Amino acid sequence: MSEKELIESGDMKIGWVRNHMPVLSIIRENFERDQPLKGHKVAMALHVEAKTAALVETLAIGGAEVAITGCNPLSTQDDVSAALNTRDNIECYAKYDCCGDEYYEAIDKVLDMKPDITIDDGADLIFKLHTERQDMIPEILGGCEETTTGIHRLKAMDKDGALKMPVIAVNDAMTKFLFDNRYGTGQSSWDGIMRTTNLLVAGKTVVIGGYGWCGRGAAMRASGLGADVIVTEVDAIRALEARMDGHRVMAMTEAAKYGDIFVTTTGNVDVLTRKHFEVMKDGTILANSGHFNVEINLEELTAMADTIKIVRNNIKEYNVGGRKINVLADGRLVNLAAGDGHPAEVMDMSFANQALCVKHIAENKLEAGVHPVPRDLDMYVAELKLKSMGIEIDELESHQTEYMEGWECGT
Ligand SMILES: NC(=O)c1ccc[n+]([C@@H]2O[C@H](COP(=O)([O-])OP(=O)(O)OC[C@H]3O[C@@H](n4cnc5c(N)ncnc54)[C@H](O)[C@@H]3O)[C@@H](O)[C@H]2O)c1
Ligand SMILES: N[C@@H](CCSC[C@H]1O[C@@H](n2cnc3c(=O)[nH]cnc32)[C@H](O)[C@@H]1O)C(=O)O
Repeated sequence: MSEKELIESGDMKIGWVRNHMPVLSIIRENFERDQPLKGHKVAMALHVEAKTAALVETLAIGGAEVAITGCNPLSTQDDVSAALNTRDNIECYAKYDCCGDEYYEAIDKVLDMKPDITIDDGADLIFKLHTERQDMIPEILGGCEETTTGIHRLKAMDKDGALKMPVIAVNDAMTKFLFDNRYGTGQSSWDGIMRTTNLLVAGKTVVIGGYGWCGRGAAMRASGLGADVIVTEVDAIRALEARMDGHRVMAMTEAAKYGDIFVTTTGNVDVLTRKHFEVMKDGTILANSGHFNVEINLEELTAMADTIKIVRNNIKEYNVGGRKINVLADGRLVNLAAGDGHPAEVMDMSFANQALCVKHIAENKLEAGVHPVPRDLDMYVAELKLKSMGIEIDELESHQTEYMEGWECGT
């Protein structure tokens, strides 16, 4: 594609999702009017695709100067990146399938703008700031973190006294994880798997690694598509919940023998390793929808394989003693590296939280540490979303509030 065609294609994608992100659109209108980010510089490392572009535009329209790069080498869409680079006050450095060095160079370029606010998905910017670019930290008012594992990383830093700036845990907003991690990952993981393999899910045995918010969504949608679902867990309560939701539950060493399709959603390392690959069926499909490329141990699979070949776009076939094990998207997030990511209506809420939290950081002096999304912002996003869906709900009457708050007439 020529540069002009790339830009046109990116613009078209951004235009489409913008029309399906009503909450972010309202925030965008308010930002345009009030200019809450005037004079601020926002550095971002997020999946560079159309919904993210709608967030970037919102921040720039609100007065910020924005520099962005990717947070995963395989999730960048070059047409969206090209379109973003045509906008005023926006620089985008993300490139699809860049090598490790290029990936980290782009993070440096984003930080070169000397931001006072950061937005991360996986904490790469904040990690770089705390290791190689510590001199910049005093100028930083705060950061936002998009995902579960990023927040684990930041909380671990905080516990060690290593976190030197405030960060808002955007993932932990109710209007984020309840919808993005569950319904978003549930739908987009299967979209990625189905469009990449062109195979049927009905009648297959699907193994979901981890029954957190992402795992619940992926398991629920696999059931809906007609699969027999097995869940693996390390947490007894979540394992029980999976069983009561109607799924089979067993250890991965056992599940490995039965699965046709595996989807890891744990945020942990080594969920699938040599001992699992050894007993898998011929034709097994492996996908990760959790974090980075560490949930499926590809080093061990590579060492076991007699041959490795690309058999379809985004599918690598590892031939292990005559059995074919197919890995999608190099074990990176299947919904983004082999699909278009979450649906726009879901990212509408996630990114409304991001935009409001950036404004909150610009307007308040926060202490170093991990902060929750203020409850009123979370509720505001829910209320706007309901309104955009044409849904009205009841309001408590004063005597009902009194009843709920009292103890005298509780029985
Ligand atoms: N693909 C996406 O677009 C997307 C969206 C949201 C979150 N994420 C990422 O997905 C991961 C999970 O997020 P979440 O919000 O569901 O987290 P979560 O904490 O709610 O769930 C993770 C679950 O995995 C379980 N687990 C941990 N180690 C395990 C192991 N070895 N075997 C089996 N189960 C194990 C935990 O007990 C927990 O129940 C995170 O890395 C997050 O950053 C991805
Ligand atoms: N950067 C790491 C961390 C996991 S990304 C998981 C996050 O991606 C976000 N996400 C999912 N789909 C989209 C999308 O289409 N656009 C932008 N972000 C998305 C989602 O909010 C979730 O918290 C990695 O690439 O492995």
